[in-house]
Amino acid sequence: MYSAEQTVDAYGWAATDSSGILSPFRFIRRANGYNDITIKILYCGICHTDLHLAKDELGMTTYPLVPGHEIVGQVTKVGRNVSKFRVGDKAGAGPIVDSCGKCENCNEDQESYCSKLKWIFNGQFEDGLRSYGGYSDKLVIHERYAVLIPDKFPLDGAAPLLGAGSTVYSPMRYFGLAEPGKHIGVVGLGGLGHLAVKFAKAFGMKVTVISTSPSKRNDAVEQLGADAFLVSQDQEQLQAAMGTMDSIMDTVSAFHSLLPLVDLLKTNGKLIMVGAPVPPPELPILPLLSGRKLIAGSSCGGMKETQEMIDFAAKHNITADIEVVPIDYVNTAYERLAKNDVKYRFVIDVANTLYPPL
Ligand SMILES: NC(=O)c1ccc[n+]([C@@H]2O[C@H](COP(=O)([O-])OP(=O)(O)OC[C@H]3O[C@@H](n4cnc5c(N)ncnc54)[C@H](O)[C@@H]3O)[C@@H](O)[C@H]2O)c1
Ligand SMILES: [Zn+2]
Repeated sequence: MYSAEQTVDAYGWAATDSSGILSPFRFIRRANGYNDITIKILYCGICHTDLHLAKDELGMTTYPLVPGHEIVGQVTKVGRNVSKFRVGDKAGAGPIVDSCGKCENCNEDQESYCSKLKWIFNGQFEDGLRSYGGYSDKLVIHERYAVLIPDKFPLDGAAPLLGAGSTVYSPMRYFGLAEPGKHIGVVGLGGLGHLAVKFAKAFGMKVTVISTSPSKRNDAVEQLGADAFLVSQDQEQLQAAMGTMDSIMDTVSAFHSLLPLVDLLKTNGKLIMVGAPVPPPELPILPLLSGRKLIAGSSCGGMKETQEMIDFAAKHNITADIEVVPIDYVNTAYERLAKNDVKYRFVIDVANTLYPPL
């Protein structure tokens, strides 16, 4: 179907069914076009979305699936029209690999909401090729959908910013949460949650971590700099904090009730859902009406905002707290991620541990 000139050989690790177990896999990507860069992938973060999709928990997976949307690497090729990158630059790519480039959303740098958006994995390009993610040796991507990683920014700790970082930064900006002194609750101290705490502190906000695990108090306050910690099962603590928060960012990946969270908000407060809880919770409508409160959802940032987020993170020394693992650890990493046993993001050392399948 494709000639050798139109494609390049690639390899990585793929899930082939809803067991979600990954194994070595060969595939093709399109050859580097005039507007494309090729990135030799160095690190890729493991997001809970990778796990949801590997196991088809959202009912939208096409196998084989090469997950990974928290990618950093080195540019090895640039097309003749490329202006943003040079060979040797460090580049990052997140969940978006393509969009129409001309709709209202794209024109307003909100590519994440383009109806023709192509996800970096589990998607299909116009030419019929499937999109495969960052648990792989290389990525070919239009320069619009890649960002520059500043020199001296640690690449392993920066990788999760492309997915988790962008997903928590974007709604803080868009919904006007990121104002000094405003009180934000962060629910779920995982990959997204711990970065939400770091960004919120860098914006000068007051941060309360809301968690089911009392054992995370020390980390939240001492390591991540949260101002307060609330155990979500503790009725007394919940009662005491009712009506005190301007906003809450909910990063939880599993079913949970939203009512206690809505109660924590002040009048006009905003609960922003960035997690994709399976199964989804019910909406507590009456408490929303009586407090003019808002529940909204948000995806990752557009490309302009993703670059802004990376530059902000580099300026404020924000990187993810990570556990770097070899690619052949990925199935164990998934088991541990499902049990919330990671502080706070697995990052695959792709360049040093991924080899072509025999
Ligand atoms: N909006 C987006 O575009 C976007 C982007 C990336 C990830 N996500 C979603 O965000 C969610 C979080 O992703 P992550 O990578 O941070 O995952 P993670 O596993 O690192 O963190 C999830 C957190 O939820 C907590 N949690 C799990 N079950 C819970 C429960 N029943 N009650 C309370 N807390 C519970 C865990 O302790 C953990 O702290 C996932 O659903 C993921 O798919 C959405
Ligand atoms: Zn568009």
